[in-house]
Amino acid sequence: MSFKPAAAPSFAAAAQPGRGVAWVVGVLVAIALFGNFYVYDSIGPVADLLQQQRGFSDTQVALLNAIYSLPNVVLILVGGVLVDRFGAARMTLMTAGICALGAALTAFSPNFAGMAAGRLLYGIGAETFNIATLAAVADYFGGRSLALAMGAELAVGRMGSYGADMSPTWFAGAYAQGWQPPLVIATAIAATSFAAAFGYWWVDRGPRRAGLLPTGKTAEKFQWRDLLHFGRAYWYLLALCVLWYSVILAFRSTFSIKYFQHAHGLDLATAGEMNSYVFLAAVFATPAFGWMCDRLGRYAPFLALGALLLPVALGVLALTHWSLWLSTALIGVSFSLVPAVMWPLTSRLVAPNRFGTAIGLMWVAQNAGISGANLAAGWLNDRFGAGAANPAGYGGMMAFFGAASVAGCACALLLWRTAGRRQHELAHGG
Ligand SMILES: N[C@@H](Cc1c[nH]cn1)C(=O)NCC(=O)O
Repeated sequence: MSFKPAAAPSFAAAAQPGRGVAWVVGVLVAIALFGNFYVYDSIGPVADLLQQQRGFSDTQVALLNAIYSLPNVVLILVGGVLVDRFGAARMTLMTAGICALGAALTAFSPNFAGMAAGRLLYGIGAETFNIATLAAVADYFGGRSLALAMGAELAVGRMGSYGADMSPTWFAGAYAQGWQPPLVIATAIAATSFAAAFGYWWVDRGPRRAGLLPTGKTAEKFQWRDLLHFGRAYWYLLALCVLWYSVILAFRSTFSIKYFQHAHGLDLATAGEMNSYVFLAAVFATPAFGWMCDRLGRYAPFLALGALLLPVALGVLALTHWSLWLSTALIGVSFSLVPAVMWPLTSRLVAPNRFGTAIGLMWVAQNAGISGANLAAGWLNDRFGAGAANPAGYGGMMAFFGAASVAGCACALLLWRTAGRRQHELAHGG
């Protein structure tokens, strides 16, 4: 089994936009992604404040992130098809606008229902936005250091996540005033993301009109039976995507800061900083790992290593009193390695005009997983009375995350065994 689809129309081989334009687009998309990831991760740092000042339960906090994922269980497949049909630039612009509105609604709503509606709206825009940005990179960098380019884009996105975690330190004054000012800051950052998306749409009109990019005409009509034509390797990749992201995002983006505060005795700023190092590591390591994969032409073994490090890190965190630095470093490597390999690998597994659809399908399942994992973790914490007075109550959540991450690792090993041997990976020419 080859990693390259048999009949993939290759845009890499055809004329491409110039390097200069590609770089301008790369920078604008990166800025847009920075803002988007900042808003995505803006709930974790205010979780404790929302509980103290507004009396939210863990289940309600979890719902603010779960509701981001819920609509995407259906919508993102449509979003992927829309990206293939209308092009990455138009969809990036449209969805960045929806995200900015969602962020504003979250920040300015007087009650839980309004905040949840804001996160819902943000989620509706954000996941299709993320697909569109990956497609943008594939459009402009396909065939030339794609893994490095995707890694670099994700790295800037991770800077947004890092910024959100560091915000209690950077914007201590805002946090001192309560839960709302930090979310207003997130809204301003979402507006910047929209401005960058507008710039990308503007620049993209030239190359698109010149026929240098895939157009809606090349996007084939979506057929359910096409999904059956994705090979077995794709399905293992999808299962790993669901399990690994469910754990890493439900833990890192929702509960880890609270967990560090309550189970490891850190204050809010230190807990946010500790969490942020995972994202900071990813800023540098994701493009470096992408570059390494481009050079070595090997993917599956690195994916398996990245997937293995997650359960190891969770075990260290939950079962030992070893320094938090160790688990943070292990999760940091996992968080850098898995995405650095997963998305370029997906783009090699499917035809360019099916890329949006393939990612859409992965993210349908991923969002169902993330949503379920957030709700399950929140429920387990409430059920076992997890909190500052009962740190042992977090045991159920940690066991749940541990089991899911072990299952993810098994999928990565199956992928390696099925389609990731050197001879398979060399089949596409590295
Ligand atoms: N579907 C997204 C989820 C996400 C993560 N951070 C913000 N949104 C995704 O998988 N993005 C790619 C990634 O590696 O984060």
